[in-house]
Amino acid sequence: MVKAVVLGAAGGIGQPLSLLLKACPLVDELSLFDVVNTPGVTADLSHISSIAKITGYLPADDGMKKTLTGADVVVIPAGIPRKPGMTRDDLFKINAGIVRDLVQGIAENCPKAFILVISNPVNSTVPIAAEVMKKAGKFDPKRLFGVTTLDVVRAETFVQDITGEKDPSKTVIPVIGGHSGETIVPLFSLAKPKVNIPADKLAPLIKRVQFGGDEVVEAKGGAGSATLSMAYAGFRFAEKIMKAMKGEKGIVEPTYVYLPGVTGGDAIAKETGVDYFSVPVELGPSGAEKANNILSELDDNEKKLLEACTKGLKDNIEKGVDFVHNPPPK
Ligand SMILES: NC(=O)C1=CN([C@@H]2O[C@H](COP(=O)(O)OP(=O)(O)OC[C@H]3O[C@@H](n4cnc5c(N)ncnc54)[C@H](O)[C@@H]3O)[C@@H](O)[C@H]2O)C=CC1
Ligand SMILES: O=C([O-])CC(=O)C(=O)O
Repeated sequence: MVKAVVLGAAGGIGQPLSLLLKACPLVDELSLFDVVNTPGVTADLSHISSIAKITGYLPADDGMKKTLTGADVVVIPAGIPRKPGMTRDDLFKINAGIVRDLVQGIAENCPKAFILVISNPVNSTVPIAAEVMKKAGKFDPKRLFGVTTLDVVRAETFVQDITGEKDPSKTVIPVIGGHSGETIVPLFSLAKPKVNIPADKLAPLIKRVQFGGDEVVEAKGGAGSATLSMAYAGFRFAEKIMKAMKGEKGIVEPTYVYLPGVTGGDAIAKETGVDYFSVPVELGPSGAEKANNILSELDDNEKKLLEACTKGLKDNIEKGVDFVHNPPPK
């Protein structure tokens, strides 16, 4: 039995993500939570003739507790999205508190659930989630994931313009680091199967993956950021987590984890100087079973990108950790 939960289920990501989870045969029970419109989204999805039994709640009448009790997988796309001209870090002021309070609910009601954080800035909201779980004495680093799958999906998609490969999802490209601008490091030199990228096309390709989010924010002109591609990516990651939970072997996916708490992560933390970092992670029934250290395989250009990445990440991580221990006055 798998109970999946979406926190922020009535939003731009939350709705299509909930749709994909409702239609997924791996989900036995789906529970939705949002501060607005959950009853409508739940009623709508409840007419779909799939296995998952669906419930949905608003905060009133212990809604969060009802949503989270018994949850195995909790996906969090709650929080405000960017408008043109904003950075993801500009979202911190509002989203930090939202993520903190939702994760507190997880600590109280389903501390063993896998937590998948989508809310931005991911570089900081994942450390916030970890600190909240630590404070509650419930932190299991193997069960906390920052969802960076959209960067992988973008890398697969954008490289297709060069390779002409018919099915872009057939090219596996590791993307490491964090989830904003220069902290995103796509590793085209490690693509499988190998890809041949002409020298003049590589820098613009890397930049497009790093700033792919801006492309959508600008195209939406103030109406939000990526929602449909993010729902696809979030579902893809959640599905891998559920398959791994059920014992499927050989599932590896880049995700932003607390390195010192994952086997193999210590060496990566030492090498990068940061405790939170996205690397290809082997997933299993207990979650993040091994962080794969691929740093020695980077080419010289990728090593330079990595330096810029870790510089930015350090500040983002510290800001998240500090928020939980020294919260700003209300
Ligand atoms: N990790 C990634 O790759 C990506 C992350 N994002 C981030 O995902 C977040 C959500 O984006 P959208 O769905 O487009 O925003 P949205 O504004 O359309 O939806 C957010 C939903 O969260 C709900 N919400 C707010 N506070 C809440 C609370 N305390 N409890 C429960 N629900 C709450 C809102 O009512 C709303 O329905 C943003 O922070 C965005 O930056 C977006 C795209 C990619
Ligand atoms: O760009 C944004 O703000 C949303 C996001 O994280 C992405 O699309 O990668």
